[in-house]
Amino acid sequence: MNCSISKRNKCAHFFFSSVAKQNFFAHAGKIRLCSQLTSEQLYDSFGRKHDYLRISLTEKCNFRCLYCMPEEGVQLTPAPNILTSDEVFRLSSLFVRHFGINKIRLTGGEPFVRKDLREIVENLSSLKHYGLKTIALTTNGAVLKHRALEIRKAGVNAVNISLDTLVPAKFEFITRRKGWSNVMHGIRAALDAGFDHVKINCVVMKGLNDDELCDFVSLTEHSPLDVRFIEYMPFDGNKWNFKRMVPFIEMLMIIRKVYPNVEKMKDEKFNKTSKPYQVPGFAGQIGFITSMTKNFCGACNRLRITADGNLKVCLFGREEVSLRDLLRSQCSTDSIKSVIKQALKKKKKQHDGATQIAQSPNRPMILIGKVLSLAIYEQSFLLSIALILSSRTKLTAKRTYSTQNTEDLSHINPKTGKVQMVDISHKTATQRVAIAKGRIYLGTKICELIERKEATKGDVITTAKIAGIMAAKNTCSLIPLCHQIALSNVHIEIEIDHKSQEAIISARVSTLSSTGVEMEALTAVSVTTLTIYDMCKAVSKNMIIKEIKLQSKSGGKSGDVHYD
Ligand SMILES: Nc1nc2c(ncn2[C@@H]2O[C@H](COP(=O)(O)OP(=O)(O)OP(=O)(O)O)[C@@H](O)[C@H]2O)c(=O)[nH]1
Ligand SMILES: C[S@@+](CC[C@H](N)C(=O)[O-])C[C@H]1O[C@@H](n2cnc3c(N)ncnc32)[C@H](O)[C@@H]1O
Ligand code: SF4
Ligand code: SF4
Repeated sequence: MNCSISKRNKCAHFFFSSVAKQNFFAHAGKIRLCSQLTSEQLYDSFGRKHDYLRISLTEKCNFRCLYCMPEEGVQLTPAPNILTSDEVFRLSSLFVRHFGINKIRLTGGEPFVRKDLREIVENLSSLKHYGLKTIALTTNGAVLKHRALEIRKAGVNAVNISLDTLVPAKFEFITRRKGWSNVMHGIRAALDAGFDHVKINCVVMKGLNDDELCDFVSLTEHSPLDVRFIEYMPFDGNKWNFKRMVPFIEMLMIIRKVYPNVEKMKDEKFNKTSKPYQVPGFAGQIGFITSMTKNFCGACNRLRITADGNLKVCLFGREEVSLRDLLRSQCSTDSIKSVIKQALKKKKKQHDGATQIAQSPNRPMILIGKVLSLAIYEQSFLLSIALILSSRTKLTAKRTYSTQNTEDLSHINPKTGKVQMVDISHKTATQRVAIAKGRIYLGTKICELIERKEATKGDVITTAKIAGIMAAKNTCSLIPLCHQIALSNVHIEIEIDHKSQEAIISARVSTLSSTGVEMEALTAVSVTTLTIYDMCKAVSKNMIIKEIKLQSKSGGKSGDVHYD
């Protein structure tokens, strides 16, 4: 253990002049009568009340922290798919006014990268009339020295600032950017701006910054800072390795060697992320965020929205549902509320153990978009190990985010060569539509009989349409590897074209689901056509079923696609 006293004193001095001006911009005078609409609270199936919403404002960042983001950055979601400030407000408003969310944390990526950050905060501030108590922000602190006061005035109550080292050269290594002194000045600016809380987030990694724990503790001697030591967590592509993680108990032992009297504080709040400790007499406190060794899921009260508008009910969960798509397709508030409640009902009791988390794909911490396939995850994990082992060889792991090569046969497992049903549990539920078309040559006589509703078996058009709708609903029973999908609508059109003596059939199928409905649309057209054949075969068996094809599909990863 190596605690440098001189470094400790220097840093303690750095903050000594800071005076936390509590409630500097208290809104007390401005707040009008609280007109909260809330009649509903968000409970999951384990009775946990959810009143804390984390919103990621961007996937972009001006740093490239080793534990969070690959050096070359991540493939970004196209800008039009990121929530606009208006959408951030509308979703926040729904959560606050209808579900009693009382704390919103803005995070990212780096929230300050968004040019409209102040506008977003000002808009959210108006929700304080409806029961929102806290607007918090998590930042890397790079521009805080210039902007702390501005966002405090706009309505931010609390800031968490990431800082993993007190050694400038190490800072550059960890963040892959310069700027340690800017962050230090940013922390001081935050203390001076009078936020309710200023917390420091320090991700602890063995052999990198675990020798600085006591230096960080010393920052709390004269400043009302809350320094939280975070267990290094695995996310896609972040080179996580068991050997790099310092468990909470080990951190505490290291600190106790220098501060033997450090003591556990009484948790003033039940559902805090961090386990609070304090050196008696110190102005600030420390804490441990022990996601890996001692989860705090039992008291979880949080929901998150990714920058591209997906609701994620658990940090480590793979299920996501697109609230952005619901907003953009003008869904009613009640429909959106019901999707949120359904998603929350699926929240697990707790996240998997460390080993399972490390082995299952999740977004990189910075992202909120694409989920890596397990194969790609394994590939980047192996590359990571290679990087750690080989300090001399500089490897660059090129990331690719496509979940599969479109030329691959997704129903064949690439490892075993056997037929498989594709696992879609990690995919986002979005609004999806597929349209398929087909034709059947009937001849003049049948065309006329159908139009006059004189076919011997009855009304051909109505019967064929009903058959098509039923077929769409039963696709998963007919096609072996198809998923069961809850369809929102099946609409079938049948048009008689006298010139070509054909019936032209089109089926439009829609759903809110994690996978597309093209098979349902194609099945609907096929069975509609077969039913026409069956209804009319007494007249002539000379009918020809022609060209059943997918015309277009929208939603999901591939967006809108038309097939000619
Ligand atoms: N297991 C788990 N860890 C989380 C979650 N949210 C944040 N964390 C951890 O907490 C660290 C700090 O996150 P912050 O953005 O500062 O938020 P926070 O600590 O939850 O915020 P407050 O408790 O409101 O101060 C992250 O790096 C994660 O390690 C969560 O939902 N689950
Ligand atoms: C993703 S950042 C976004 C906000 C902002 N850019 C920042 O750095 O504070 C939010 C928090 O996640 C933490 N974090 C990122 N990757 C992590 C990991 N692998 N393990 C633990 N914490 C992580 C960061 O340290 C930071 O405190
Ligand atoms: S931890 Fe924050 S600052 Fe670092 S790369 Fe991730 S988003 Fe950027
Ligand atoms: S891992 Fe999931 S359940 Fe556990 S605290 Fe985090 S968000 Fe809540």
